Amino acid sequence: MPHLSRSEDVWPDFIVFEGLDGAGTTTQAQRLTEYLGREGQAEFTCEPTDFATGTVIRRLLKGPEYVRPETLALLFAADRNEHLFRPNQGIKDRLAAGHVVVCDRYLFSSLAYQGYLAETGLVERLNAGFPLPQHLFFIDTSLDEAHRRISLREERDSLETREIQEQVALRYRRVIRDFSLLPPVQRGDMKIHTLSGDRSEDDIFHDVLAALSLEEHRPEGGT
Ligand SMILES: Nc1ncnc2c1ncn2[C@@H]1O[C@H](COP(=O)(O)OP(=O)(O)O)[C@@H](O)[C@H]1O
Ligand SMILES: Cc1cn([C@H]2C[C@H](O)[C@@H](COP(=O)(O)OP(=O)(O)O)O2)c(=O)[nH]c1=O
Repeated sequence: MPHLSRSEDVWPDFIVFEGLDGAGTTTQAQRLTEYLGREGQAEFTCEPTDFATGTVIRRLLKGPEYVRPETLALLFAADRNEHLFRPNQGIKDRLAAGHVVVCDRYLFSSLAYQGYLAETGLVERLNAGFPLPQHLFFIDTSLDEAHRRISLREERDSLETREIQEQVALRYRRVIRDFSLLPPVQRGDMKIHTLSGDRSEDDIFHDVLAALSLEEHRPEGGT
């Protein structure tokens, strides 16, 4: 059972998408940001970030230099700290300014990927103090479908091997289940939505909106 944040650490209007590489999280997170942007102020963001901390991680994931999995776990946590708390640009200040923040990957990625590749206790400790989102979407895409999608990409990173993805898929499901089973005092009011990812983008997005009690926009000019 992961060692988790306390209930007061759930941040309203903070929405996170998680899933395997190729699951479709970027597609859905961007679509939701665009949808919400028509109603008010919404911002898309992602981890690893585009800050210097995230840039170092992306470079290391492309290889060829060896880096210890525990070092990567520390770097992801450092990048997350910057992502959350950097003055003005960080998620905290963007929420305070009235934006809804939609984030592609967050600490659940560390629990799934580094939880498998590095020492699990270290990964849990590094991430225990970070706030939880109000909504967590887990896009549960089969290994075969996710693999089919990433094999169409030109560039692959070192975590996108079949063996790692298989183990990460198991971890993700366990992490999501453990969070779901937590008493409200620890999970706070974080809402967890697991959506099957082996469907069309439209079908998945329909469920995203339904989970947020939002209505589908009618096409321009529609009645
Ligand atoms: N539901 C879907 N069905 C088919 N292809 C999809 C779907 N969602 C995304 N894709 C495509 O799969 C690839 C990976 O999607 P992406 O959203 O970047 O995944 P992730 O960010 O989870 O790695 C992209 O080419 C995207 O257009
Ligand atoms: C945020 C995060 C990402 N990752 C991994 C997942 C991805 O394989 C990789 C890069 O993330 P991402 O940018 O989502 O991948 P892509 O550019 O292929 O869409 O980093 C972790 O291992 N731990 C983490 O905490």
